[in-house]
Amino acid sequence: MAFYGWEYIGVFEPKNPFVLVDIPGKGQGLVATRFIEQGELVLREEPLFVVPQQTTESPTALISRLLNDLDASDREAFLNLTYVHFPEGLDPETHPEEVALAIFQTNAAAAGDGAGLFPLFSRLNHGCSNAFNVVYSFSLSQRALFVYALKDIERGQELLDAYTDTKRTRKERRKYLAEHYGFDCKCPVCSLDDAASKASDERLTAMAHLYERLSTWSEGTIDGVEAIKTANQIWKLGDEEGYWSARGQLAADAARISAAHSDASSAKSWAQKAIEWYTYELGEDSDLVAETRATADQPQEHPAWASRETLSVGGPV
Ligand SMILES: C[S@@+](CC[C@H](N)C(=O)[O-])C[C@H]1O[C@@H](n2cnc3c(N)ncnc32)[C@H](O)[C@@H]1O
Repeated sequence: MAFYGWEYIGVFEPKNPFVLVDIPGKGQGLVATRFIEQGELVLREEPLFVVPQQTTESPTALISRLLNDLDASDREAFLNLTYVHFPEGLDPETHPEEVALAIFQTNAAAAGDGAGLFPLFSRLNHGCSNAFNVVYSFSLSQRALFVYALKDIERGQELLDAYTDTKRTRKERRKYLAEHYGFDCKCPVCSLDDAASKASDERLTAMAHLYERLSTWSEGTIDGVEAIKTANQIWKLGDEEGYWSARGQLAADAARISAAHSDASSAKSWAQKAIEWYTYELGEDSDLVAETRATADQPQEHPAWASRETLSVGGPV
């Protein structure tokens, strides 16, 4: 059965706005079955299990034990996942416990203090820079993972998240992804022609440098005005590149800088921007939205308020 030119494999639950399909060059992946609006909750998933950071058990024994505790359908969902980095010289047929560990290592996601295995989330492929269109977070209180649409996603478009920070050149990204994740990236940004790729590389590299510069405000290397100018430059480059990663955090940092310099009106407008982006990234009921709403309402109550010299730093442009 074909779906929008993709070969349909399964995992179609009406509540989920995507299906699992074959994606040439990437194994399988998730494709939208309808238009998904920026900020929409795409997936809520509970883990099959969570592995704590510290354990006395050997990794293979631990994963095998957790796998045995699952019911048959969950175990099957786990064993259907892909894996990389299998120990050289070992035969997967005769080393199922090593296969289970490799599956876990390839697919696990941060889940509070540990790493969790989420079979549907595991099917998301990676996209660099402007190619990724969903972001995930884990809620400790709900013990569930949430995936939100960072951008509008068209019906038939692949859902992609970012496995790592991609503010680096294509060559650097390719090397990093091959070494750490074991694949040659086939995302739309890595597939650009050379001229477009060079322009994208320049924007991403400039953004990385600007982020470094922004971070020097805390040690006093740049003042508040320069810091806010830098935040606005990052924002503008992000618009040009279509790279919208961590914008809630960027705006919240700018609100903190504004509050530190006792600039209430800039703190308010940056906090409002942070609320908007945290809502897309994490949902409107997230703790960070609530925290930032408090800054938008009463910037003087921000913990950093008046901790630096008084300055009019400027809001988002
Ligand atoms: C967590 S899994 C994602 C789902 C996987 N494609 C599947 O078939 O289940 C990670 C693996 O997907 C593939 N993959 C993910 N993103 C990719 C990309 N941008 N280009 C090529 N392969 C990718 C790689 O094989 C990688 O090891």
